[in-house]
Amino acid sequence: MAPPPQNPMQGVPEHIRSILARLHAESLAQESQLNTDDFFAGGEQAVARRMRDKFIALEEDKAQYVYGLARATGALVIVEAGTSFGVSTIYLALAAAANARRAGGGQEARVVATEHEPEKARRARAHWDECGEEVSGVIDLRVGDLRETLKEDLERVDFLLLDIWTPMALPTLKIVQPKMRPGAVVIADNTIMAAEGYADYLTYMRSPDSGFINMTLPFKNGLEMSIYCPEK
Ligand SMILES: C[S@@+](CC[C@H](N)C(=O)[O-])C[C@H]1O[C@@H](n2cnc3c(N)ncnc32)[C@H](O)[C@@H]1O
Repeated sequence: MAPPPQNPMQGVPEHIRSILARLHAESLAQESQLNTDDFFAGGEQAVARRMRDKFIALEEDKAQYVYGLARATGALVIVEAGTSFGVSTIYLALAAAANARRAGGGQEARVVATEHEPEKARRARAHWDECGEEVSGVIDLRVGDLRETLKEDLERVDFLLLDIWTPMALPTLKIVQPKMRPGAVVIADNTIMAAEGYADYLTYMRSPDSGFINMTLPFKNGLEMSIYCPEK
């Protein structure tokens, strides 16, 4: 007899799972209309302009993995670099909220989400409201350039998701790293496909004295997992 299907989102309310399925389908439909130039040609500003009305959501399997990893590590304070319409944020919020419930004792869950484009931020909020208080209630959305918005009010970060244009990966990491607790996890998307764009980030993270251990996970286009293990 075949075993039951895998269940990475076991326990998540059905209405949130169906919102996630719908949003992933919308994102994939948009992406099927895009080509490589849309993602890379013309520099940062041009890419941002073309992506202003696009989801470009983290793929479902990666998002489910991130959810499981955040649950496994008990992450309560999570930073998301690149929120767009808020799909991956839903997974992060579900994980942080579940971890806070399990920890008990009034532990607070917080997902610091970041988005440059006000219209994208508005759409993200609408998706979170549709999920309900369990999701919307733990998200602290900061609208604007994250190089500014992450400077304040950030403590004891357990988990950082880098799902952002590659030139922003290292600057973001350098803002967040001083706030990370030992054992904090950093996930960066598409590190095989966009290895050139990530060159400065990967060189920094993989240098022998970085304090991070690093591994590329075999998801489509690569998913870099780094764990902050400073000597002291
Ligand atoms: C790949 S998308 C994020 C997708 C999202 N994580 C998801 O799974 O739904 C990257 C987002 O980063 C935003 N972004 C790019 N540069 C930024 C910056 N400097 N500050 C804040 N947001 C930025 C873009 O507007 C874009 O919406």
